[in-house]
Amino acid sequence: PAKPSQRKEKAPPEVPALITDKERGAYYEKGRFLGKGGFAHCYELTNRTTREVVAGKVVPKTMLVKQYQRDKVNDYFISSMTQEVQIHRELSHKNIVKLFHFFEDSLNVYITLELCARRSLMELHKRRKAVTEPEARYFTHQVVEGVLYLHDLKIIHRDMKLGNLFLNDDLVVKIGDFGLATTVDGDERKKTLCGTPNYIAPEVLNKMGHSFEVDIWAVGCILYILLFGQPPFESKSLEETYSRIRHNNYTIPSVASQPAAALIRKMLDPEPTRRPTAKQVHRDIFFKSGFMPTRLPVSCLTMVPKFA
Ligand SMILES: COc1cc(C(=O)NC2CCN(C)CC2)ccc1Nc1cc2c(cn1)c(C)nn2-c1cc(Cl)cc(-c2ccccc2C(N)=O)c1
Repeated sequence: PAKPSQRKEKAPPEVPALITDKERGAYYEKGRFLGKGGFAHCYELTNRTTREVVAGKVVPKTMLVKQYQRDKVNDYFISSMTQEVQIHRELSHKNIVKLFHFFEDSLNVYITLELCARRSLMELHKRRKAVTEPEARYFTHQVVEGVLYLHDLKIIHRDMKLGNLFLNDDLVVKIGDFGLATTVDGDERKKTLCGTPNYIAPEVLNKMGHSFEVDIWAVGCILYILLFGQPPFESKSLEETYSRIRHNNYTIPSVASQPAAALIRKMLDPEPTRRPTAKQVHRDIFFKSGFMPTRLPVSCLTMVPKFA
């Protein structure tokens, strides 16, 4: 392993207190640090004129500048970032995070996005572990509506995970982070995936070519975690997890309702072509087999709700 002195720390970007989008003549006041993911740091930004508050992803240009030896990482990073923005900027749906603008100054590249003040399903999961079935229906149904919208546009997200399912103040779920997303031409099978999805499907591990079905697999993992409080293939090591995925080695706790167990089994089918499409999941009996709230109180972030 590299000695500390050699290790390339991802230094936090230098972010001016007042960020200027020269082209649009917009000015943003930098607010509090929200978190980081990959090369990006995220801050609350306030538009000086409209006072609108957005999530600002900041990527230092040092990550983008082509070093003289044509650093492979940078080439890949530039292309993947532009593809992320090219795909994300066209989208408009209540269950997809809105991408507003993409601009740069001398130091950084900035992406302004819809702020989701209640963070993501990951924080809710960490706090609540398993949630009630009505809550699992509520959240999963919204995720599926977002996935249905993407698949109808021939887009695969490829990195659906709790941390990318953001929550706004009304606990509406918004799919974000299109860093691994891609578009499908006709019925091609994608051969490569640079990056490691969290809930990786067997066909990606076995490099058999993959398509829309990888998002359905991930939704199966998400529903499983919401209902049972842990991932279906959770193990001590990544190798062990990958082995369990390859062998489709998971169990559904007996507490599961029959419709929930049946839907999870269909979405976690090792054979991609046997998995339901997003449309079929959206119509599944699981969403009609019990109470489905139309909204949730923010108290759900911390405690079991009492449904009247
Ligand atoms: C008020 O809204 C938020 C507050 C917080 C918050 O309270 N963070 C605290 C974490 C602990 N530290 C000590 C103090 C700050 C986090 C996210 C918010 N909202 C938000 C973030 C968004 C988006 C929309 N809304 C979009 C779109 N992308 N991101 C985004 C972007 C990047 Cl680069 C990282 C992360 C990120 C932040 C933390 C963990 C995980 C992640 C992750 N999912 O990557 C998230």
